[in-house]
Amino acid sequence: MAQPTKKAKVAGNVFNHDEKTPAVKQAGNGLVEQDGLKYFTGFGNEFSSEAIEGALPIGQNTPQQCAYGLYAEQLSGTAFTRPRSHNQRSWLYRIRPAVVHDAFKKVDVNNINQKWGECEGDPNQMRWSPFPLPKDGERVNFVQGLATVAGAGDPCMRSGMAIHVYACNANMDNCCFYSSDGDMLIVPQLGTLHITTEFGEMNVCNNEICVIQVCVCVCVCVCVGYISEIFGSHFQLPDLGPIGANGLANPRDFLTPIAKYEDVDGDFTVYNKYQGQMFSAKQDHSPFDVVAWHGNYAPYKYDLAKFAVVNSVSFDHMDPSIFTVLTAPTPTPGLALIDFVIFPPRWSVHEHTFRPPYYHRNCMAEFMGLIRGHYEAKAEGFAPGGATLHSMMTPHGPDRQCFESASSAELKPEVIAKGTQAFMFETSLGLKTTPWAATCGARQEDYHAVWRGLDKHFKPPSK
Ligand SMILES: O=C(O)Cc1cc(O)ccc1O
Ligand SMILES: [Fe+2]
Repeated sequence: MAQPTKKAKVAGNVFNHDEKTPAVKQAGNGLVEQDGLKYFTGFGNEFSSEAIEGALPIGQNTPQQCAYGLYAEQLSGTAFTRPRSHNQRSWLYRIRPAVVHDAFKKVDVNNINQKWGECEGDPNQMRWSPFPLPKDGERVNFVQGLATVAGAGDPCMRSGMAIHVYACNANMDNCCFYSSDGDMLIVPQLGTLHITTEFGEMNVCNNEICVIQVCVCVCVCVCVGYISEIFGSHFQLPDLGPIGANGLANPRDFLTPIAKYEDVDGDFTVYNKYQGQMFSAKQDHSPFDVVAWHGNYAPYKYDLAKFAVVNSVSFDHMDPSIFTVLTAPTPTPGLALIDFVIFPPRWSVHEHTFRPPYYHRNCMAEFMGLIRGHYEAKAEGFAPGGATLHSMMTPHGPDRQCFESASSAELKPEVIAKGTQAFMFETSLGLKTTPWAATCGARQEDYHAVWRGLDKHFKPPSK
């Protein structure tokens, strides 16, 4: 049997920090083009896409016979009965239905798991140097390079979340991955993700992010980054309230791939993360055989440089919720399962204000990562590819050096965080870290020392 072609290109400059996001251009028919690929624009739209004219049925979803001998298959992202405003599903017209595969068997792949459940809680401030890269001579693909850092809850209960990191130096040749457990928000840190999905192809580079929903097969090449996986919820744009109709992440800047298929017979392995464990099944053809699709349940990506920042232009440090790109709700209004928040380059103009983040204790858990540059509240020690975790009610804030310089800095308008991008996964759940997070070699045991020397400056009036 012919082998499927290698789908993913290897990025030329995989570990290059200076990578710029390629320009997006109008491509006609409501599409845009970037880096040789075409995309739909918009968030949560009903899209329709066909790689062969006439492949998409008109006026119905399940014709007795689909055009060109295709099979119709629905992918449901929400219960059939969810209200229209929340209902998510897509119809896929494919060469074979997804069910044509051998039995799933459990596989042991490194460090992606749910082992936070075996660990005790730890209220300490935690920081990690950049997570380890594959060792010299080791060939690691995306599935093998996934490691879970922290999590809470349980995919079986459709409630909770996990934080993973990935580091891989090999393409997923003739194999693909999907999660049955949760939507994955992927934040590349090094290298461009060349992602093949059942819906089409996406390139996602440093300073862009993407969301791959439950059950969408992906095949990814060499790269390093962070992932937040959410069980039982989907990401949505935050409400803007008094900000008005525009600002923050604007819907039109979200890009969704267009249909692209391969008709390839050959050995293929499908990895499926199911109830926290990895399974794999063999099949004799490429799963990227969707010729046409329509619906509102499809992967998308977003360039963080397009985030329209809103902030105080008078005084006081605002809460970081003003920088929310995407949020995944809980049933309690305003309470997020996770907010994806960024700390983008921006003007800082506040008068008579201590400008860096304030000292605080938060009823939410804050996991932070650094895509590039440095983070404004930490003078050193928090490097791109590293992370911090400040758990629920764990006190934290600027380190001593940052406090001292910001307390006496001249307050002129200035651009801050230029060339940097830090982000936060902020969750209402109590996160626990995994054994891997403690043993991967990146944990900084002395992190707490950054607040040492925050001396007493108290000078009460003399009586
Ligand atoms: O802890 C952090 O560094 C994140 C953060 C930033 C900020 O500007 C305000 C609150 C907050 O938790
Ligand atoms: Fe914080």
